[in-house]
Amino acid sequence: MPVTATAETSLRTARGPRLGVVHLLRLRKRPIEHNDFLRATYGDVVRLHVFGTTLYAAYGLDAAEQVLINRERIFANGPAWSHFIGPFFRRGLMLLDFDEHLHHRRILQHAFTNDALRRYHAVMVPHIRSGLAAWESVPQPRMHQLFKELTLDLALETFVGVDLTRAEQDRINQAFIDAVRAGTSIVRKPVPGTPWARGLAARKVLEEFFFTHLPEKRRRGGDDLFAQLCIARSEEGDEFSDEDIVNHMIFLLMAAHDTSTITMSAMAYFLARHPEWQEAAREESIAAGTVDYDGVLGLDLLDRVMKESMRLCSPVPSLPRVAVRETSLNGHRIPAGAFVAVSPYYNHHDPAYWPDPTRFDPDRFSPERREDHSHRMAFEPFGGGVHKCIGMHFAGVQVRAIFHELLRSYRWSVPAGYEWPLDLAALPFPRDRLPVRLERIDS
Ligand code: HEM
Repeated sequence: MPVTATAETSLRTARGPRLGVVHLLRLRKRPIEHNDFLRATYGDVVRLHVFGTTLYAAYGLDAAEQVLINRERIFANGPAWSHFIGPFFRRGLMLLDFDEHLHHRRILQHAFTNDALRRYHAVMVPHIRSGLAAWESVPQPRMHQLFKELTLDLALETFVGVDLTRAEQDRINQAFIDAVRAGTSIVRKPVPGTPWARGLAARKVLEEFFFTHLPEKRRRGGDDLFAQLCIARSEEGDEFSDEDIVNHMIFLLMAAHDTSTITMSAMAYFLARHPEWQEAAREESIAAGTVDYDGVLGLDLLDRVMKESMRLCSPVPSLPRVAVRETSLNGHRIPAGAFVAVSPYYNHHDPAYWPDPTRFDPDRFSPERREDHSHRMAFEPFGGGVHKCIGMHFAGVQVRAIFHELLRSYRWSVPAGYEWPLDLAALPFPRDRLPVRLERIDS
């Protein structure tokens, strides 16, 4: 609700720790415990200082609903996300706001219809099979690394659909990796040798690449995402300009890649820690055999494993916004221009909605329990409201298609008592890349 003269007087001013950086480090190490501490000490909105910026952390599902559903159009994505990734992923869908965002989203939606997903699935399956077959000869497999390589290769097939030499593929992959890394650079100016400077150079490489292939893509079409963006039209017949297509392609590659990789790493980690669940999921996949698109979506246990893994390890742990007008949140005044963040990672561990929240229990999502239905915002790994992930169904199909093949081809394990060293500085990833023992099986 916008702040009114009468409401203003009753609003509190958010407080927070004086030493933001110290708290930030604690937040990275033990995010749940430290957020619990901050919430208990300072209340439901905490003021933090992050990279020279004041940020209001808003706790709880009602605040998440207010920010993400954003009925009053107060919270903007562009200025918030641009602060972190703007120079490298500018004018990607997630960085647009309000009417312009809706306009682009309507056109983009046409690349994510059921029929389009069906075609992406058909393109990706042979590449999943050949990619996984090569894992057998990897001497010291690290699942996170393997998923990362596999999803990058798949992205080139399903997203870009251009035949490239291995050297060209590596060049594009490297540019893409540099653009993603740049967002976490401590130096945030183009100082030579810094990730920031490499990110800017990478952005140029990616732009050149897509602009070069665009005319041919427009002419020949195809089943890949790049071709779909060329033919996508809104209901009113609007289409994307060349610049729009290039901007969206670069952003989509990024949005799809690390998020799917961490989702699969989390699934692999929890299934290694809980072999009984791994065996149950394997039984389901073996019984299903070779499946088509509908068959992949029918793998219920795998679906629950994916959801529970994303609950425990939300691939996008925090969703930032900037308030374009002064407003109130959880009874606290939020000034115009302030950064606000809601955290799916934190909210997914709230015992009020998720009993025994640290326990890996895929059956929370079974029809009898549906703990995710306890609040509209209880389960938000893909965000919510107008910016809710446009690729969530794509991700669901891809991740499940990979795990279906993986479970039928390999058994994997970690030593007893192993706990992954999760880095939560930006998007989560295991610092050791999740080393496992991988055993080939014949199903
Ligand atoms: C498991 C994998 C994925 C997760 C967990 C995930 C998560 C998210 C989240 C949380 C948001 C909302 C960000 C915000 O509100 O600020 C988002 C937005 C978005 N995601 Fe995903 N994502 C995944 C996969 C994908 C894939 C595969 C694609 C594309 C093929 C994709 C494309 C996008 C786009 C374009 C947006 C911006 C939507 C908008 O602003 O309207 N994502 N994603």
